Amino acid sequence: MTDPRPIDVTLLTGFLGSGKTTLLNNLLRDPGMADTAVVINEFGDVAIDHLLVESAIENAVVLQSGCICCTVRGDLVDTLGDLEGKAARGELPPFSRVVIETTGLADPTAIVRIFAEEPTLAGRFRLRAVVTTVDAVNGAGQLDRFNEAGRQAALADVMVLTKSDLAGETAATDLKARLARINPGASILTVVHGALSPEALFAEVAHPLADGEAGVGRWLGLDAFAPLAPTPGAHVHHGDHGHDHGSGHDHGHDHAHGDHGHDDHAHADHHDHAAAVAPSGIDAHGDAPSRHDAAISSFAVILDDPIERTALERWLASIMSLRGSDLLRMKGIVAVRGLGGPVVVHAVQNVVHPPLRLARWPDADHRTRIVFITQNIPKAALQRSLEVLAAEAVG
Ligand SMILES: Nc1nc2c(ncn2[C@@H]2O[C@H](COP(=O)(O)OP(=O)(O)OP(=O)(O)O)[C@@H](O)[C@H]2O)c(=O)[nH]1
Repeated sequence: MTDPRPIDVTLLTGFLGSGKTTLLNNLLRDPGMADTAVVINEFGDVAIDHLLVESAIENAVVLQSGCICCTVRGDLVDTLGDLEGKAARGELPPFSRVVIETTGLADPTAIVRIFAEEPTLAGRFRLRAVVTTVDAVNGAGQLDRFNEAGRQAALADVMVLTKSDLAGETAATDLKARLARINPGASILTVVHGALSPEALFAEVAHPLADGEAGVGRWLGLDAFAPLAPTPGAHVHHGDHGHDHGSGHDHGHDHAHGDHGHDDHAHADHHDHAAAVAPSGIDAHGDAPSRHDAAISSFAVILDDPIERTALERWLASIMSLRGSDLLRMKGIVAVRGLGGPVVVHAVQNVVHPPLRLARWPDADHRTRIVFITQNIPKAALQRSLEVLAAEAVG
């Protein structure tokens, strides 16, 4: 109540055995984490991970629930409320940050959804970033075999590549390049045995609300996408990886993405926990071709002309209801007619965060810029829908 700022929440996710607990333990040893409360979600019957979180941290809470999709919303809301109450009463040290570790959870979107949609959390807690650990030994195999692995990578704001000491330099470099192709806007940190400082981790995380206009450009990760120079006369620009990746990023964008991928492992958003029981010994050096991440495309769309607010709302609602689960990630700033600053749009699969108005543009470029990571949605389809929108506003 007394704190006007919502508390930042970081979601720590990643495949089974990819090094989440190791990373968290190391972070918690750092005095810079003193003001952090930790919530550990245990998927499955036996809560083990909290035993492995060695820190004497007092405000570590274990949320044990069977299927996160079904039960965790109430539990998580109650847990955060409890932490807040205990800190206010002096029963726990005060905290200004929360880290939620999801254990063995195939699809962390359920938690993203809670923060986007739960009214009782609004203004108190906000999801600041998704940090995804990717195992350098098994990560490539997981991307080959499990659709969820690519979706987790797409969801991340920061990817932490673990176990590069075991994988060898070439495998780690190749995997890094592959992850960067899936999610060009995310930073990728290479971390061995969890050795990462909270400062280094949280420095990678920008949020349009927490950091104001200055954070927007970094949050969008536009540098990593296609060239964004104005093209006179054109209303929509787009670029796909493999053409020109601009500069300033060391991600290895050396492949063209097609919109041609096939995914014969289609599955529902919820209740598919296959990836949660991924065998830990998948051979990263196997030659299985990846149809999963071949189906994932990332691209940026730019509109020169402002659009009407109602048209934007209609567009958001329609793409989400039609293809939300294949729209892995959308982040953008939109020029809305009549507004001085941009509207920030953000969606993770079919979870749409409430659009957010900024008072000012982050830079001199006042065009709508939206970056997408999609699975089996052709770039042309999204581009066309935005062109229609822009034409509507102009007309
Ligand atoms: N060699 C090496 N081992 C690591 C590294 N990071 C983690 N490990 C080991 O990998 C194993 C799994 O790590 P955890 O931190 O338990 O992974 P997790 O993601 O929390 O696992 P779950 O909670 O079961 O999903 C442990 O034996 C760690 O010691 C690393 O960078 N290098």
